[in-house]
Amino acid sequence: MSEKIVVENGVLKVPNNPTIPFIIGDGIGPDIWNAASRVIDAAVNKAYNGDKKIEWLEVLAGQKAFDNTGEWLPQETLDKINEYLIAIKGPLTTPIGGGITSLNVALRQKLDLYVCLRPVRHFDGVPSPVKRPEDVDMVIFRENTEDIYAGIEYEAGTPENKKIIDFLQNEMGVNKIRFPETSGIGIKPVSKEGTERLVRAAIEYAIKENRPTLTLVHKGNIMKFTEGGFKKWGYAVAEAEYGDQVFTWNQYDAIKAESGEEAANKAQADALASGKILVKDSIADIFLQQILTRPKEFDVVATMNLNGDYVSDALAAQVGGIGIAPGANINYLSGHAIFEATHGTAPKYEGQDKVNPSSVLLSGVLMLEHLGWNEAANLITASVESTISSKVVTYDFARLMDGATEVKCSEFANELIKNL
Ligand SMILES: NC(=O)C1=CN([C@@H]2O[C@H](COP(=O)(O)OP(=O)(O)OC[C@H]3O[C@@H](n4cnc5c(N)ncnc54)[C@H](OP(=O)(O)O)[C@@H]3O)[C@@H](O)[C@H]2O)C=CC1
Ligand SMILES: O=C(O)CCC(=O)C(=O)O
Ligand SMILES: [Mg+2]
Repeated sequence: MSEKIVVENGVLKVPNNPTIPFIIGDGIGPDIWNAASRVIDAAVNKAYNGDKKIEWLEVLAGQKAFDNTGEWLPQETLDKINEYLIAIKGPLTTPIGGGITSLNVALRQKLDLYVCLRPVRHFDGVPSPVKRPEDVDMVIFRENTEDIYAGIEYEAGTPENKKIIDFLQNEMGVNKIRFPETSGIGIKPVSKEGTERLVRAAIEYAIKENRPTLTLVHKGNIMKFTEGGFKKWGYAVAEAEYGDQVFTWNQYDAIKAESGEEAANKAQADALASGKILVKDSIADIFLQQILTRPKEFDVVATMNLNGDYVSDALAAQVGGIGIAPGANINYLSGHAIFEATHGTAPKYEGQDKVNPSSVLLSGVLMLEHLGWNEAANLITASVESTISSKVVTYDFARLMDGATEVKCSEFANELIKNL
């Protein structure tokens, strides 16, 4: 009989037959979910000789929800995920320039899933546009509930927009809006609390996984009180709460100002030799260059919502593309988590049984690891590695590989199951 996953004193208690809600997703969602869930089920069955089994519970969101209930994100879906704690989803479509706001973002906000965790590593044999994709081994901690993604926007020409612009011009003395009559306005909240909880999660991950550095990525030179605030609060929480486990560039600068460069270099070298994590920062534009030119220098990365979105897809490209880019949205305090691929609904491939199911499948691997079902997770990871090495791949890899056999999405899943 299926049971609920619960959280007790901050620890997940996972029964052998947990109920896990899933959202099938729009566009390519059904193809990738049907493929990935078969592989997950087969791996769990094999790893535990049938003693464990996930009871999947479909919950609706997106087009399927609208067609069935008249709502894009029914309250029942939120209630079920709230109740069962852990869920997994396919991608959901967001119209551009109007229409409904993102359901993907709404799920993260409504359940306060404040960390978007996106690990990026290279699998042997996966084609890549860079010379040494194996040098990329980063874990992105993307703030998931605020920034420009909070969705506070006012369309040009509307009374609300005019009210904001009038307020800025008449009450705040703003005279820098170049074309006030035709400007759309977006508001970017970035808070101390939001930054601190994200950076805490990133540092705790770095400690647990023995990762040597954490980089705070921001554009604080331009957006001084939002992105600059993120940098300032990030360093402050690292020093205040993890002072005996980290050394920061902020501390380096302070020692340098007080005692000179040599003393600062020595303090940093001593700290790293004693196993402390180096917490540093990078401005977002140069970061996007350096992840290409010097990927070895980056490890755990913490950043705000929009930067994290850009960085996720850019880094995915370096290790084979968005077809193999998993992710998770997590609230480490409540225990809620929704696992999902980094990519979207790829509408041109809808219903073609063509695309790579690896992103949602590897999101499933993250989920299994989160549940402590590492044996099943490891079986899938090993199967993905060996299947790709055998050059039996979906179109995205086949077009970049010599001598590959291109298979459909569902056939790739069959191959993965065979190789478990
Ligand atoms: N979390 C979510 O649910 C997300 C939803 N979206 C939404 O998805 C919709 C489409 O967005 P779009 O910008 O086109 O981005 P997508 O990520 O959906 O697709 C862009 C391109 O990425 C490649 N791709 C995506 N998924 C796969 C896969 N599984 N296997 C292989 N290749 C893949 C394809 O490349 P190629 O053309 O080279 O073959 C595809 O054309 C939008 O409505 C957007 O808002 C976007 C991102 C995340
Ligand atoms: O919600 C969307 O449509 C896009 C979200 C996105 O790109 C992401 O979370 O990476
Ligand atoms: Mg994105």
